[in-house]
Amino acid sequence: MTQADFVVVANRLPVDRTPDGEGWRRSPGGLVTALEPVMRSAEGAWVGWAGQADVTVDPFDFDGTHLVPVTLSASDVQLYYEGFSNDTIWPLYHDVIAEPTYKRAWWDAYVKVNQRFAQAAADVTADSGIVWVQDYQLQLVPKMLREMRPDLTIGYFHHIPFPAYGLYAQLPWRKQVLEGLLGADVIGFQRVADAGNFARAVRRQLRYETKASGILVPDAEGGTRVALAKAFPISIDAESYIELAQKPEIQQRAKEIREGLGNPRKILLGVDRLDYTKGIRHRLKAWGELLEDGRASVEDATLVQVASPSRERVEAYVQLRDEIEMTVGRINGDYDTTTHTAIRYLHQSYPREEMVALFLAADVMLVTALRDGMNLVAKEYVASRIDNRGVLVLSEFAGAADEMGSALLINPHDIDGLKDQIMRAIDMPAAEQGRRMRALRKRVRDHDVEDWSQDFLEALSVFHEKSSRAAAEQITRDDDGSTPEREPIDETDAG
Ligand SMILES: O=P(O)(O)OC[C@H]1O[C@H](O[C@H]2O[C@H](CO)[C@@H](O)[C@H](O)[C@H]2O)[C@H](O)[C@@H](O)[C@@H]1O
Ligand SMILES: O=c1ccn([C@@H]2O[C@H](COP(=O)(O)OP(=O)(O)O)[C@@H](O)[C@H]2O)c(=O)[nH]1
Repeated sequence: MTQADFVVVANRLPVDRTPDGEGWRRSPGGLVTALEPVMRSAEGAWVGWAGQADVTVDPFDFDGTHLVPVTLSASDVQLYYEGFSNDTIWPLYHDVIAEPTYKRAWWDAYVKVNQRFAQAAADVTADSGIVWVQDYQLQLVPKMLREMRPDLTIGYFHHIPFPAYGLYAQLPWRKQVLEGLLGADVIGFQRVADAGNFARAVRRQLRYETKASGILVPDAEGGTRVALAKAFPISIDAESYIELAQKPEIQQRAKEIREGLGNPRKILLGVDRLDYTKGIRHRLKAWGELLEDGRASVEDATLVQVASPSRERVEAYVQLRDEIEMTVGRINGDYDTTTHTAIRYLHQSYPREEMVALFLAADVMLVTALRDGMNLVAKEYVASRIDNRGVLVLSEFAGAADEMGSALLINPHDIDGLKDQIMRAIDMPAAEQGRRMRALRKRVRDHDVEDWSQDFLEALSVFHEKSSRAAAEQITRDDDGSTPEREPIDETDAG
């Protein structure tokens, strides 16, 4: 079997099996967007699921990365992926926007599947190698892997929020999950607040001592080791978006998009997986009311909403789709004319080239998430705006808000405030657009996905070379942090 010195373990491979079983297509979501460029230059292996039940494929090479598929049965998909990952952890960690379901059979499946991923990673990693585990579907893997392979250096990155203690405490398996994560040497979060929430949960539940970003964890020999828990905000491959935005054919496509919409004065854009965390309902409500109030008209502005299909068998997602499609139908019925539309709704998934054309066509980008780990779309929009024009309306509840204070920050729950900021974005003078957009673009270019992975892997490599205590001390001492542009927003802590 081929072994690698550097191994990524994620729920998904970067590509999914196509439904006809013949080929492969890019997997959905920001995790894959972020890790793809990292892996292309790392010559490592990637352990993950091929996106369909009961598909068993031998390891293969794809785009310079060795892919190691993990098989999930239909029951695993239902209990581990749709159940525990996306109907327990996902809503709980996104501040209970939807009600989490706690089922013991789902937990049992989660443990079993995490064990399978840990075994696959243990098998494919060379002696003293580095393993980087990704995200909430695999929170138990770090501890399992450490027990199987104490020679490895283990990192974990958490792409979604880590909730305040008062919410986290609901989880019946709260201790096991914390212990699972603490199997890693470095545990990365999107925001400073997430790392703080995690450290608090560890203190409250496990009674472990924490000091700055270090956590003292009992080890197998009866001593203690230090694990590091801190923020490493993820980013994008900014240059690749700039390159696409410079291409004449993509600029031409942006013009066609505008013409296809009847050349409205302004185009507003939303791009999200169809997920209740993304605040699509709030956005539609605000836009519908602006049309109703007469503050906006369809000749003046059109909203293009890409809502890409996601987790389509989870009930909360089925309901959300029904609600959104009914609302879009109502608004369009009330306000469309034969030449202009209020909302161009697209329940589809587009390749990156089309995304950039949409970004270039959009005068206003609406990111109204109720809670979001980061939201890469916000960063992709500003990177693509090579003309330094356009306005980003950004929710305070998206991780991106910590770094993007020059956007128009909004609270999506405050519909009147959101309406005012949408109008402000529509009417913003070019000079102000330029000033804000330049600051946003500078931040994204100065901290791209390579900086993110380098920062994380450098922290991890210190653990590779030194004792955990010496490593934690050095990292805390050297910490220049990816300093956010402004203070993170306060987190409510009911605990
Ligand atoms: O794999 P799926 O169930 O189809 O979901 C897609 C991905 O969604 C989530 O993305 C998160 O990661 C992004 C990059 O760090 C971040 O910007 C975003 O805020 C997060 O929601 C999920 O965390 C991934 O595991 C999924 O693959
Ligand atoms: O039709 C689509 C919709 C989205 N995306 C990409 O999917 C990712 C979404 O990442 P984000 O962090 O915004 O949210 P997530 O879906 O991971 O929660 C971004 O890279 C988008 O450009 C895409 O390629 N095609």
